[in-house]
Amino acid sequence: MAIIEIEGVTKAYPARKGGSPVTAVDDVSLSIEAGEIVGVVGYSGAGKSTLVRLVNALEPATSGTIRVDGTEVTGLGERGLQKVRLGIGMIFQQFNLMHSRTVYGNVAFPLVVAGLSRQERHERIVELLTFVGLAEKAHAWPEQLSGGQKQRVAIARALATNPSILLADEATSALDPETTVEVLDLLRRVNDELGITIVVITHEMEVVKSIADRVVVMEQGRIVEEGPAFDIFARPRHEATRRFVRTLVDDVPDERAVEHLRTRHRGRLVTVTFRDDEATSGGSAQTAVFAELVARSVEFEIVFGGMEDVQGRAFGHLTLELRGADADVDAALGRLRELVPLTEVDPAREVG
Ligand SMILES: Nc1ncnc2c1ncn2[C@@H]1O[C@H](COP(=O)(O)OP(=O)(O)OP(=O)(O)O)[C@@H](O)[C@H]1O
Repeated sequence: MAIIEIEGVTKAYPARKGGSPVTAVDDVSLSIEAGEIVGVVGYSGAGKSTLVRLVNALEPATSGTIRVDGTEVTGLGERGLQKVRLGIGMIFQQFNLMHSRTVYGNVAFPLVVAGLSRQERHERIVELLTFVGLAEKAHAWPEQLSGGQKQRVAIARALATNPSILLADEATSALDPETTVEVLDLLRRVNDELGITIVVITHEMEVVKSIADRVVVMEQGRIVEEGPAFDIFARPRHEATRRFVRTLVDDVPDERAVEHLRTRHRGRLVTVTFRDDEATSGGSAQTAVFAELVARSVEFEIVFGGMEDVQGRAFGHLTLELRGADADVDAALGRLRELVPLTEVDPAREVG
């Protein structure tokens, strides 16, 4: 069942002083299933935050329809909007904690607004802080916490009213890599154990790789590509997606990288692409490729690229230097082309 349905949604902002009007979200359609973790990726200005604000009913769409948990958000009155917002938790890059309240007070806040009694609040707060692993920090002040701890408090607060959706807007962008992993692990537990649908907005492919089931790529207000996480990484089609994937794993070396490689490697250079879902009959594609080279007496060395793991499946691009008799290398390449996608790097170059 779709829990968020966005159909043909556009959000246009009038011109700011001296500027021109901006279409921040441009005819976007997207359906998110209950229980999914969806990563929305895009560079600054792509319209990700605007899309989230529309879903969260913080701003009205210019046109199109948005349904959250079956309720059409567009056209709702303030009371209806508040109800929709109660079903959506939100976390941000800067945590947005109230500094004049303790951890306990921050988590209590939405529960006070929701009208829970003191005793009910207390039980819920203890439960939430235990879930995020901060029960012992209940009486600490936000400034006494690390970034990761602050985000965990923010997550506890966002979950207080039992939302069915959690929107995370660059929630790990201010954190170091280790703390990022911690927070992403917690988000995965929120999804697994509480069944909450999560939309993660980010410009970091590392984040998407480690948590998203499905990935949506935005550019200039539009969705330019979407698909299961593995497909997005292993078979990016749009140039924007390719650029994002390249931030995580190198593909064909560019001119500068080739120049650098040539200072040490004189043989034929080829980049081969491996995808775990394309295993050949005799085993993995890697095994088949390397066996072919060995059988043809072609020496090889991996000189560039790497492999990554997305949802338990490997993919990547390895640039190999091949050395051997021309005829053997040519014959091996002919066979390799049947096995895997292969690009010869600087084929025009005279090799000696
Ligand atoms: N209230 C507003 N008034 C006018 N223009 C806006 C407003 N909010 C956003 N925009 C513009 O809409 C476009 C999309 O912005 P948005 O913040 O949604 O992008 P983003 O992908 O989330 O980027 P970032 O990560 O930098 O926030 C940008 O060009 C931005 O300047």
